[in-house]
Amino acid sequence: MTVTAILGAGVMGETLLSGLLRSGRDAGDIVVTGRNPQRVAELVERHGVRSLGNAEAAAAAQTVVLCVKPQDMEGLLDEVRDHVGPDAVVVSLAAGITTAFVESRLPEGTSVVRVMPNTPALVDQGMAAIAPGSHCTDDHLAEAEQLLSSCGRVVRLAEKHLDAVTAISGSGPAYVFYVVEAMIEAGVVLGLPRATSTELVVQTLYGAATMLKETREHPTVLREQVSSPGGTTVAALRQLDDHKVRAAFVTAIEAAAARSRQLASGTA
Ligand SMILES: NC(=O)C1=CN([C@@H]2O[C@H](COP(=O)(O)OP(=O)(O)OC[C@H]3O[C@@H](n4cnc5c(N)ncnc54)[C@H](OP(=O)(O)O)[C@@H]3O)[C@@H](O)[C@H]2O)C=CC1
Ligand SMILES: O=C(O)[C@@H]1CCC=N1
Repeated sequence: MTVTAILGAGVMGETLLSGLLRSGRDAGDIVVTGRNPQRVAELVERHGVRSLGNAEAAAAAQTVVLCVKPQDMEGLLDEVRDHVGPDAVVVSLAAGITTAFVESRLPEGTSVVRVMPNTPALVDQGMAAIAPGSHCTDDHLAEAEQLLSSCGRVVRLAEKHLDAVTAISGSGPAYVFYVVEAMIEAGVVLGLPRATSTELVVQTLYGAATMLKETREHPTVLREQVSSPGGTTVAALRQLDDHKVRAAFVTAIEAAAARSRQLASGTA
């Protein structure tokens, strides 16, 4: 039996936990920790997993998953430093926090993997990137890959790319939800009942995402197929271009990557 400890089981921790259970992991092999006893009790009740303190959980686990906010990482690493086993792999999900940051606060030689997941993992459609730290073996990286593949796709990348990944796929679902909100609102402005507008937008998004994935066509080709000369789509797209929406996306995503780099100190 190998034990996985999820330290700081909030949104992302519970997402990973539920993915592990759906993929067939035994609830008895998963330990969660948290700061709020009511939250921990909820997780135990909902998923049948065990709860322990951070130090005990770290000591009991072969895979220790750090799921706290970047600003809480220093404190958590202080708590577990003397308890992580020499053969354990430590997996950090925190935006911006480097493997060097984690390694420097754990015993010399500890195997660390940095991961950037996203919330669609909750429906087994996650996209995660993983990067090895300086003491991480192939076996440990494969372990992290298996952990994340329980709830979606995983790519292996060099750590230098992880701030960009954070800005694209880590934060990405929020940009999509933002666009969805705007489209639903537009439907309401045009007089559609809110429920109808929501159904139209959600299915359109699902259909468009499925086309991208299944046809593997370039998005420009798919967009041109919708855009009749002199028609409705080009009238709308011209407005988006006039309002510099494409440029705004690039600037916004650059800001997310910059913020990820800033979070690297763990205190920003
Ligand atoms: N949400 C997302 O879409 C994504 C998040 N991430 C990363 O995942 C990490 C977690 O994010 P998210 O799940 O959204 O955040 P949450 O705030 O939902 O979860 C973090 C949890 O950790 C708890 N916590 C804080 N300090 C400790 C501690 N010392 N011991 C035990 N528990 C502690 C918090 O408790 P309390 O409630 O008391 O603060 C909270 O319940 C972040 O580092 C984030 O960058 C990565 C990819 C996507
Ligand atoms: O907003 C954040 O900082 C985290 C990291 C990626 C998604 N959510």
